[in-house]
Amino acid sequence: MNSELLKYNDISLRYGEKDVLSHFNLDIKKGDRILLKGRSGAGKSTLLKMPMGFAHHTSGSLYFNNKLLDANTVWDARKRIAYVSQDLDIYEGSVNEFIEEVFSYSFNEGKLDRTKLRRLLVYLGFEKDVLDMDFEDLSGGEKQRIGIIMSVLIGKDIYLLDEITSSLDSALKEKVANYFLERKDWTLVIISHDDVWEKENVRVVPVGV
Ligand SMILES: Nc1ncnc2c1ncn2[C@@H]1O[C@H](COP(=O)(O)OP(=O)(O)OP(=O)(O)O)[C@@H](O)[C@H]1O
Repeated sequence: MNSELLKYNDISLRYGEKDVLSHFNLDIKKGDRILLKGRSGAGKSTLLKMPMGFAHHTSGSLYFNNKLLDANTVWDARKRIAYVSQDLDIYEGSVNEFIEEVFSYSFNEGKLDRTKLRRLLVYLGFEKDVLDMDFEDLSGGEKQRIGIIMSVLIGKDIYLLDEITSSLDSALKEKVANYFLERKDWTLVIISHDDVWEKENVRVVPVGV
């Protein structure tokens, strides 16, 4: 059985007088890698926010693990979905303190593998003293990479990746995309204008056409 992990069923969204999404359908199964493509403002980011309950559709229905997503089920979905966006929360303190805090939450308990953390920091081009730096002092691309590393360490059923390579140089874009795409059993929904994600086995799904 390969049932849907995430299902957008006839989703429409209207803000005021504006139709942002109209009858959007998408079935995502375990191991799928999907690249959402569409013009700016087509509603791609909004689609990724919906399973987390950060955005709401006007009509249609959304299912996670065959359960209708609503105010009651969204909490369970949040525990099982990695939503990685280009904007990381502001944090006052060192990178290490930030990481410690995120992994102290009960649902992330026991997931901080320091060996893997060090390996990922090196793979994504960090000097090891980045852990002692103030998170606020990191560049946009450095914050992006820390967010990516934390999402990988936490590990979830599905990754919703919203422009996670936008601030990286071309070598790092390639490394990040390869890292995710090489993990064949991971389920990925990607928004990106970077062509590093346009690889074999990545299904392009148009939004807003
Ligand atoms: N809370 C809101 N209130 C009103 N309009 C909104 C709200 N959130 C998003 N929108 C509008 O909905 C549309 C879709 O936004 P969204 O960020 O999903 O687009 P996108 O396809 O991801 O665009 P881009 O490629 O530029 O990031 C935009 O026109 C945006 O201005």
